[in-house]
Amino acid sequence: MKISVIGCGYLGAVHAATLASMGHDVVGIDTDAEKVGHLARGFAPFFEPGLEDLLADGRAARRLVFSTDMSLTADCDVHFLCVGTPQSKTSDVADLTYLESAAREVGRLAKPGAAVVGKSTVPVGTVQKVREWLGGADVELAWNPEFLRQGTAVKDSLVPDRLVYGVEEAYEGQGTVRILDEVYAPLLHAGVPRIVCSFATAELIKSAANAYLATKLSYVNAMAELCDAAGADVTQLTAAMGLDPRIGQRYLAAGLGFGGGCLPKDIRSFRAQARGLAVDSVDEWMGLVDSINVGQRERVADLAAELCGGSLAGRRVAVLGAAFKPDTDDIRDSPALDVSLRLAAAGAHVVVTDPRAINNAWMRFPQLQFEPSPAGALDGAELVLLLTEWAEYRALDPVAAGALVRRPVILDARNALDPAAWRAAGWDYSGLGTGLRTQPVDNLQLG
Ligand SMILES: NC(=O)c1ccc[n+]([C@@H]2O[C@H](COP(=O)([O-])OP(=O)(O)OC[C@H]3O[C@@H](n4cnc5c(N)ncnc54)[C@H](O)[C@@H]3O)[C@@H](O)[C@H]2O)c1
Ligand SMILES: O=c1ccn([C@@H]2O[C@H](COP(=O)(O)OP(=O)(O)O[C@H]3O[C@H](CO)[C@@H](O)[C@H](O)[C@H]3O)[C@@H](O)[C@H]2O)c(=O)[nH]1
Repeated sequence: MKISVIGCGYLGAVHAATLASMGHDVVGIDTDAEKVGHLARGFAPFFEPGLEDLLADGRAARRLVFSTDMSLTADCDVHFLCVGTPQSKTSDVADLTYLESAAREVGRLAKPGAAVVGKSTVPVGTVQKVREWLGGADVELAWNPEFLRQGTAVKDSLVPDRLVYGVEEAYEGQGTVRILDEVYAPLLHAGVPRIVCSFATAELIKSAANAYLATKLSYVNAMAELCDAAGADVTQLTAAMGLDPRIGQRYLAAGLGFGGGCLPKDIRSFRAQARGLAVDSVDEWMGLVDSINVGQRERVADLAAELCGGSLAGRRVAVLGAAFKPDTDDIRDSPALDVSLRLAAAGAHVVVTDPRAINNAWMRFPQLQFEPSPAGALDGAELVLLLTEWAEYRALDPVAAGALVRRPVILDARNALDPAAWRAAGWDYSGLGTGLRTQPVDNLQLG
């Protein structure tokens, strides 16, 4: 099939390359000429493991091109809408202006009978607006939300947990269901489950899944606070909880909390949707999830001050990690940078290192110093914060690190290090929710 992918960011570039690997002829379109320039030469414009190999394969097979020229999409059988839907600058709602402009362009150019398939994350009811924006074009419409995670996006796209088709009317073997089955034939053949549902259900599946993931994280982070207050250890608590298969071990890592271009803005959009639909419980629930999450950032900044004797003014603080999670260069709503900025605002001299994200961060945050190597960041530090748990930070040698710093004090806000090994090397080590900075439980006033 000939397929267009409109919007080639973290989602669309991976989707385009994956479709080409399935044997389709793909044209990726983006309004960002620099991004397109990279992709057209076979380079990923951002760090995503495995993406460059997939881009190279697509180019070599002559099945993958990138351009800013929408007219190249005119003869496509399917158009995937993958543009951003960020949080509005003035409220919780999702900003749909990129989607509107992409849909209007596709509506103007698409050939009769083509399918337009949305992948962007949208509030419930958006598909009806997209239908209007398509301006009466003779096209089929479907919504096919995406669940990939950055850092494992290629694997998640090649072996997804499920495919969701939101369609007008679910006729097996007809209309958009048939078209999507043809697009995803190799995945369906491999046994990937597919759910065919209404537009509203498809829109809500995506929002509800992210809201559940965010809920799980804020829940464990609330438990971490409780553990600190009670002198218990959240890492043992979650390990034991997770052995119950109804709970499971994944997505239970307590720490600094969630960030990125998806969960924070999606739970806020979900709140706004719930308010619009007068479902107060979801609004309040998501509000609590958000405030616990933001509270973790405050908590880490407060602990950092405590570890510096109450004041951060003039202290040299080394921050390990700038990306919102390991294995990506994405700094959108990065908890690590949020904490770094709080410390800088409190007068600390903050030196941040990250294996991949420094280029994205240094121009935007002149109040922070960036160092390419962990050794450069650790040099002379009076406090070390581990804020993004890259594998190379997990593997740091505490003895060698201790020789670089001025004071061997570390706050491991991702509970990623081995506390015993760091303490044995002479460090004052603290985790989050590991109960080590509190009075013993016997001294607590209970009841
Ligand atoms: N990043 C993820 O892991 C992920 C996963 C699942 C779903 N999503 C959803 O996918 C959507 C895209 O997210 P992203 O992270 O890729 O965002 P992104 O900002 O990385 O990419 C969006 C791209 O769209 C381009 N664009 C904007 N308007 C355009 C237009 N009219 N025509 C062509 N290109 C246009 C931008 O230049 C940008 O490159 C969002 O709705 C997001 O919530 C993202
Ligand atoms: O146990 C955990 C797992 C994750 N995180 C944090 O949670 C955030 C989000 O992580 P993750 O979900 O792995 O990354 P994303 O790439 O943002 O993916 C989420 O958002 C995407 C966009 O909607 C969805 O497609 C994915 O299914 C959903 O997992 C990051 O800041 C992580 O550090 C934790 O704190 N503890």
